[in-house]
Amino acid sequence: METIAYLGPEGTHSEEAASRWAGDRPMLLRPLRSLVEVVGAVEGGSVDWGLLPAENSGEGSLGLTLDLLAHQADRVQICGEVVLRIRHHLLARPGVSRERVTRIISHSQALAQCREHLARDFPGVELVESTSTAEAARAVAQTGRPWAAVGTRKAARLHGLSVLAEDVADLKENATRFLVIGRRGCRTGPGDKTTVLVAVDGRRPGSLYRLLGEFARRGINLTRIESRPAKTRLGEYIFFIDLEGHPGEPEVDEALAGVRARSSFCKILGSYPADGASQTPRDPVSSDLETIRAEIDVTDSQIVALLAERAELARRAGKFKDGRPVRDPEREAEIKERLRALAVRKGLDADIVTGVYELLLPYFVELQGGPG
Ligand SMILES: O=C(O)C(=O)C[C@]1(C(=O)O)C=C[C@@H](O)C=C1
Repeated sequence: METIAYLGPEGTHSEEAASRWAGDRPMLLRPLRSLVEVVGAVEGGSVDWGLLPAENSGEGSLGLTLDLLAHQADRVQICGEVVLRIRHHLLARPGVSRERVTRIISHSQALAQCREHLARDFPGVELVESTSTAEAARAVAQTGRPWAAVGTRKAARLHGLSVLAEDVADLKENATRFLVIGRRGCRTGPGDKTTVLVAVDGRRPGSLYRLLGEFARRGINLTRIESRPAKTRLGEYIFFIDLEGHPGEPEVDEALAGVRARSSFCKILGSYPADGASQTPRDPVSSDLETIRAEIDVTDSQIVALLAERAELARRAGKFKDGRPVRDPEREAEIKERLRALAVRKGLDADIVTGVYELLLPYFVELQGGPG
């Protein structure tokens, strides 16, 4: 039987997410003490899958999960996601009343998600972090003191605690997105998302803009962009990009090729079925002239910016000519032939596109001090 590791002990939200992901499949659920151990178990092959909390509707990203994916989990891929509504309850030993509570224990994320509620209803009560919500419930059950834990109903049941206050999270729509990792990729299909990790040269103006343009130009919707420190030096970042679609789709393959060319580092962390989220239709049709014109303006600016990059590349090519003629008709013919085929694939008039290049190429030759 397959096994999935999660942040334990039994009774955590992670356990609930793991069993939601398993669904009807027979699956052993293995509680571990930390997310580092979860990643290690998947990488080492002692379990098939691992569950990592990735982001919360109120608190945002879980830095540790993103850092593990970026810097540690070299041999794993993201294979799935689970979005779970998170209900936090205040748990205490039977007989302990609200007024007597002197300390509230829980995982740092759970305490953060209940911050306002606890400050309002339990002013002055000490908040103490534990490794998980279920671990907090266990500690509360074992002490003789009037402590309480923020945790799940299952943790209350497992440790013989009562629910002192229901739904103590600040947000009504408190939800966490978990990622499932494994050593091999999943099947890909319609409704999939893909997570990509990229680094761009932050010193070049517009480098992130141009990289994201690879997706925008092809109507690929990005559902999330998150930056994290690159851990090289202050001011350098890596970006996690979630997109709708998966490699193998021509548009996505083209966009990813463009992203690779524009980034200093690019790694596909995995493709997986989106949980519940409805797919945004590709290429949404803009509904009024003003919006369409705004999009045309953005596209034109991109074309000019790309031409400037193209000119710079031609100038650099010129430096390698070493006295040879600048103009290379064979290379020019090759370029035009490739673009002719691309134009046809894109449904454009191939003569128009090659005609544009017949105008441009002499200019690029001139930039190199041609005609050579
Ligand atoms: O590839 C080269 O050798 C270049 O100099 C670049 C370039 C170009 O702009 O693409 C410019 C002039 C040559 O005739 C062919 C190509």
